[in-house]
Amino acid sequence: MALESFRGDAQAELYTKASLLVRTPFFLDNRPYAINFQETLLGGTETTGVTCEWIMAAVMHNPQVLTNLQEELQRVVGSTRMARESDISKLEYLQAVIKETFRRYPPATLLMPRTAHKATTIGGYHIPKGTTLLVNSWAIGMDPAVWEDPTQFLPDRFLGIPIDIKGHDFELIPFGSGRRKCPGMALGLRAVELLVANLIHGFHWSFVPGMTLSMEDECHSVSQLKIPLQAIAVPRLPKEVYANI
Ligand code: HEM
Repeated sequence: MALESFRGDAQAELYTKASLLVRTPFFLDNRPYAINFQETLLGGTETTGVTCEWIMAAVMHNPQVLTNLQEELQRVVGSTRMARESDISKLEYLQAVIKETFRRYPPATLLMPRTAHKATTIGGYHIPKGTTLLVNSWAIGMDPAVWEDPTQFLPDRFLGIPIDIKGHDFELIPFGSGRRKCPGMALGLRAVELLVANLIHGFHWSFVPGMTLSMEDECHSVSQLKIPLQAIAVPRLPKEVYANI
């Protein structure tokens, strides 16, 4: 099976031997594509979990954002049920909060390495053939030339503007861009949207008394909170709503 990978032949061969390879329908050019299952499962679960933790922490540090989210969910979903997939497109403020979290606290701060197959010029810089390039998605999100008050957590900046996070708008590329962008984007994004919508809709949230409040990050395989978020959840909907989940 032909294997396309930027990682180089030796590692590609190792992956071929060590991993279960599948032909996936993700790519329009229909070439065979290798998936490392361990990488896919860990990469998929950790990024998704960490994103939810960043969102919940950012929201809890900004009580007005929490109130705005609960009001939107109350308006769109109501108090007799949990949020469903079909609600997501109507939850404009929730989507703004998710985008702002990806801008300010992207779990994948550096995208996968790229190799220049030919010499080129990007933004005035000459890139010789064979150069390995790392795109810093965190730095783009924090660039004052691109974002006003970049250190502030301001979801409203995304209301009414058509920036998406699917790799078309280079100001915000939490899932990367191009043909090596995250193949789990649709799944990961939907999981984050539904989980956060229901955590916010279903519960009142407060910090555990005595816990150190911090949004400081720490980089492992992904960027995550240095001090894990601990929170107290108190149900805010009628009991029967939870019984029907
Ligand atoms: C919120 C959740 C997620 C985030 C923020 C995220 C982010 C990313 C980023 C930034 C990349 C590098 C893209 C690039 O360099 O252009 C990537 C690659 C990848 N992601 Fe995700 N991801 C998420 C969820 C998932 C899920 C759910 C899966 C699988 C079910 C997954 C599987 C992968 C794989 C296999 C790659 C490597 C693709 C390649 O090498 O071509 N990710 N992801």
